[in-house]
Amino acid sequence: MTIVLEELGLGEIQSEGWETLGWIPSDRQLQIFNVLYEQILAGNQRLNLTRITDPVGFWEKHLWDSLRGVAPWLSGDKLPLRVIDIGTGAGFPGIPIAIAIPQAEVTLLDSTGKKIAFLQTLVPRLGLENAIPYLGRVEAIAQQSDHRQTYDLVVLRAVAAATVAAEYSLPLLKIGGVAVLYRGQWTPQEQQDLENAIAPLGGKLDSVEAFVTPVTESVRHCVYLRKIKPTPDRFPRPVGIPTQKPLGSPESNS
Ligand SMILES: C[S@@+](CC[C@H](N)C(=O)[O-])C[C@H]1O[C@@H](n2cnc3c(N)ncnc32)[C@H](O)[C@@H]1O
Repeated sequence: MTIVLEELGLGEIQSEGWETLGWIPSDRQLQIFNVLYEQILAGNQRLNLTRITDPVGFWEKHLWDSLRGVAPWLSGDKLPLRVIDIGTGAGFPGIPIAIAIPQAEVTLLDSTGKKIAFLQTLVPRLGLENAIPYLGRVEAIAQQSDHRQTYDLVVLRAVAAATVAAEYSLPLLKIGGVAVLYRGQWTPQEQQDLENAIAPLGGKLDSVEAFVTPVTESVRHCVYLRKIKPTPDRFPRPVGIPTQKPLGSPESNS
């Protein structure tokens, strides 16, 4: 374990930091995180994947932050878990989730061909058999029977406003499934708008967790939505409409 930690240049920070997740990676998982870091740095030479390239920043903002949202599942039971990361970009939070939760099958969805092409090369290099890059728009795939209402867990980070993220995620969830919206700041107004938007989608707000990241003490929130009823067929609305006319806004009724 120490070799990998030293390669990443994180020393003690990292081992203390993992403990804040209530979970410690195995040697094998640490090795894979290390390969992930190398591959992201290499990919960054050709593609604009991330601005965060220093080892501690990468660990905190890409590894720790990705896993903090799914902390309840890290040490939970080992039942199969169908997961989709909507707007995964360079694979966050979906790739760290696939590494940390081997019983999860993680679909990595993005609408940008170059990002998916990168992930199709990355996934085999990491030796991951439970991560599936998938090119598409969420508004389209959420209307397809092999995706709609088939996921236990949906994760979204830095993709859209919370009301839009709710419209993207709730149709994909099984009844009882959970969507995790990764947010920075979180305001009472956002919460009110979200609560208004999720009722017609068949969801309810389970909880909002506020926390700070372990190195830079940046403020983060994770918003957990639960699907309690089937989502009406008209959601999500056609491509582009959820962002143009977010649910809960006056224009969404026009
Ligand atoms: C800012 S990046 C965030 C990437 C990653 N989730 C992260 O936190 O590092 C947003 C990504 O969402 C994708 N995206 C935006 N709208 C989408 C949609 N409707 N369906 C699928 N992907 C979408 C974009 O192509 C982009 O790669």
